[in-house]
Amino acid sequence: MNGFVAVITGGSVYMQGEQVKMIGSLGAGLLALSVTEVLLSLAVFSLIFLVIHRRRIRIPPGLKEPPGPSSLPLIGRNLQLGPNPHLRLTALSKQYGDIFQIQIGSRPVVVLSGQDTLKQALIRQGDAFAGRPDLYSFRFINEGKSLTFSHEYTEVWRIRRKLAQSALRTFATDECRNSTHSCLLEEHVSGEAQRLVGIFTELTRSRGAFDPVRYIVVSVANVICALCFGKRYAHDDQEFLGVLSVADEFVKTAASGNLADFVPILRYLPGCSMRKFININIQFTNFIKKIVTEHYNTFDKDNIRDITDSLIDHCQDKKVDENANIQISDEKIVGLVNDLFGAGFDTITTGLSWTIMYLVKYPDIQKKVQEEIDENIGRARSPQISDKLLLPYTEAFILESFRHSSFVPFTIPHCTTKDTTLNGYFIPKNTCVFVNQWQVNHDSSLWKDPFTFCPQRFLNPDGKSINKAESEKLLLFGMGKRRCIGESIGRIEIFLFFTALVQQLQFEKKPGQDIDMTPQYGLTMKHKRCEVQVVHRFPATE
Ligand code: HEM
Repeated sequence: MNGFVAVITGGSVYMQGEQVKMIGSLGAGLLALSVTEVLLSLAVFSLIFLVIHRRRIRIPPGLKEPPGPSSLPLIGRNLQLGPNPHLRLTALSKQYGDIFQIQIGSRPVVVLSGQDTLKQALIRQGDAFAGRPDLYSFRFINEGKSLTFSHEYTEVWRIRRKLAQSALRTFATDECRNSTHSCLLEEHVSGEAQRLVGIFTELTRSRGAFDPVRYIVVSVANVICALCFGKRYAHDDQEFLGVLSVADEFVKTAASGNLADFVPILRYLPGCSMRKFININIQFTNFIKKIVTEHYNTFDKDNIRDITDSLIDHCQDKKVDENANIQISDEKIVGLVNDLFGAGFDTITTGLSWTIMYLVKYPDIQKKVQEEIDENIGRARSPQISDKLLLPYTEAFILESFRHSSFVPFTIPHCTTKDTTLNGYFIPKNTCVFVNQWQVNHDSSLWKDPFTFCPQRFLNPDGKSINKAESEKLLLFGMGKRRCIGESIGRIEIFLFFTALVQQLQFEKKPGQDIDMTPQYGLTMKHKRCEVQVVHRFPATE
């Protein structure tokens, strides 16, 4: 019988065919061993590991450790999670309940599901569950100073979050006096959407069919660029396209359950994408730094142009929470634009492209959306935020696209900030927590036929308004202290882009091509790229 390779480094194991090598914490250098010896070593190791593991966590009397599947010692369970952790962890929640524990590498991870349990953890016990784990990949995002990903959960984090929220409000959704639009967000999205209609029409004319995501991403990124930096880029700007193209790689590595975050040796193996991840973060940060430097050089206190200017202004005025006497570096304040720009384009691009895929997949539903827009907005003017109430079916369609795709399957991983108890289970401080949004959106106790695409489910029986209770069950932006700060921008932007596109264009699949709606797992889940074509609903000759 052939042997196999087991490499153990600093508490991590890696196995492959043929020989046996043991390195690192065993301190033995490289040894060639027989299969029996390896199995014996593993058994001893497992025993030591389990003893240490049990000792480390002292469960207070009357409480229990969360249940969960037994795991391979040191490797944990991740190797068995497969390519779709959201499906695997949802299946495990059926077996073990809303709170269960898996071992990934040397780290226990608590997985939370179920609407009530999530409300209990993230809202009622919000403080205890509001941390972020110190994951290896997160250290490279925004040079470790990210509001979103860094481990820091302190007063500084709270002030930075408030600052980011206030800057977003001022430059996106606050009422706009010197514009024909209700706010700057509406103005920017309307402009970008009209350009997109022109591009899609021209691409269909010249090429027959095209990949919509390639163009949606530039239009959406231009909106957040306008808010953050007061500028936009052409659809063929190579530097901008280069920066935007990193999103796919980013969301794969930053997703819940990336094995390289939990098993250190995997970061150094050939084929591991961690080096690429580090490089794309450097590229992204350098792009932002260049724009921020331009802003410092041209800054005029009496003419605050955008979010970056307003953050520079905050630094210069030292307005930040003077009462609390908390010092925050200028870098950490102005660096917030990195978080906003990063979060502001991939999520919305992904959400909007899913809505286009569902339109193409369900032509009858597309027709109903068009009829509603024709009746209530007509052709003469662009859709506005205030039209939302007039378009309940359209709104229901967008909500159902959010629910059915659940394109943010897990929130960004959380971490407990103190020892806590949830539904009788003891969860120690610093435990990594995965929040399964996909499970809530497909829970058959909450939704009838959860796997059927049915916009109607979000409407009241008369079909004329959104059923508030149903729409509040949908979980895509997290909840509690870490809830997305761009939620209202995200919802408005997708609504405005979507209605402007559907008002003028009919989307169809490329003849002979089937659409593959299987989501590809990541922090945001994408559909497979495919080509579509459009028909202009009222061409210039009409
Ligand atoms: C459809 C669009 C969007 C979706 C589905 C979405 C979803 C999410 C989710 C699930 C989280 C994590 C919540 C948690 O960890 O519990 C999050 C966090 C965050 N989002 Fe969004 N987001 C969207 C758009 C935006 C936009 C447009 C911005 C800003 C311009 C933004 C900024 C942020 C920030 C800064 C955080 C981190 C909050 C924190 O850690 O305290 N998001 N978002």
